[in-house]
Amino acid sequence: YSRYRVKVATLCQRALAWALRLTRGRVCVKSTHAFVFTNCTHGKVDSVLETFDLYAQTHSTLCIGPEIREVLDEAVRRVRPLRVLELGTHCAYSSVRLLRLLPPAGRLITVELDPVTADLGEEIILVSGFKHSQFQVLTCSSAEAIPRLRSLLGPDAGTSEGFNLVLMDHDPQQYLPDLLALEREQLLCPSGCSVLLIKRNQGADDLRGILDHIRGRTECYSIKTELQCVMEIFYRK
Ligand SMILES: C[S@@+](CC[C@H](N)C(=O)[O-])C[C@H]1O[C@@H](n2cnc3c(N)ncnc32)[C@H](O)[C@@H]1O
Repeated sequence: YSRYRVKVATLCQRALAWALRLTRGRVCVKSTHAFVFTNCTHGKVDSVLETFDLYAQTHSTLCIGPEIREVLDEAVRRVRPLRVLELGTHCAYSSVRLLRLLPPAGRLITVELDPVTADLGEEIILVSGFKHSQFQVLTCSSAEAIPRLRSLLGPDAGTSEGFNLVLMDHDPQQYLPDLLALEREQLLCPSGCSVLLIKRNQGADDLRGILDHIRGRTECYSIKTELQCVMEIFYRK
């Protein structure tokens, strides 16, 4: 009988959470930020991530989901990147997730088109305990950001350097033009760069252009992981 009660209670909780998400269906950056800012323990990165999760139980969010998180964490642990580029900061959930796994000298540049969102995202990164020496938020479109990146990588980063990891979760229409621009500007580390492409529109054929491009360049590209919600490609020149 008590097992039944637990099952019924769990089902009720799930139904309530589902109904709440449905009624609060629109993603709201300000509300996500306010919830996380108010309820997390400042300076504690795990608390920030847990508070995002708590918010997602009852509200719609654009934060990467569990399957993508696993792929991202695994990629960061494997690559141990010193320079990471993220396109699409949003509320900085994935920025914080990335930053917490970077080696001490690692640095993240994250790009967000919307100025209000960029400010709120930056605040969440600071609240998580990261310093400006570890990250930079650029408030502009990815297309505007890419030509500026070389100068931001620092004086020690010649053309032999570049990003070791790129996370694209902004506008799928921009994935191919941005990848081409990163190649053109020699911003993908020639000794190896993992590019994670998030697929938000799983039914759509968003990644066809990228796939065609990398299939024509097998000497530098390979597909490392292909899941429904994320693809990791590897670049080496
Ligand atoms: C799906 S959200 C990113 C979610 C984030 N990865 C996370 O897990 O928290 C996409 C973000 O990309 C931004 N964006 C869309 N197009 C962009 C572009 N061309 N350049 C830069 N940012 C863009 C949007 O404003 C939005 O905040």
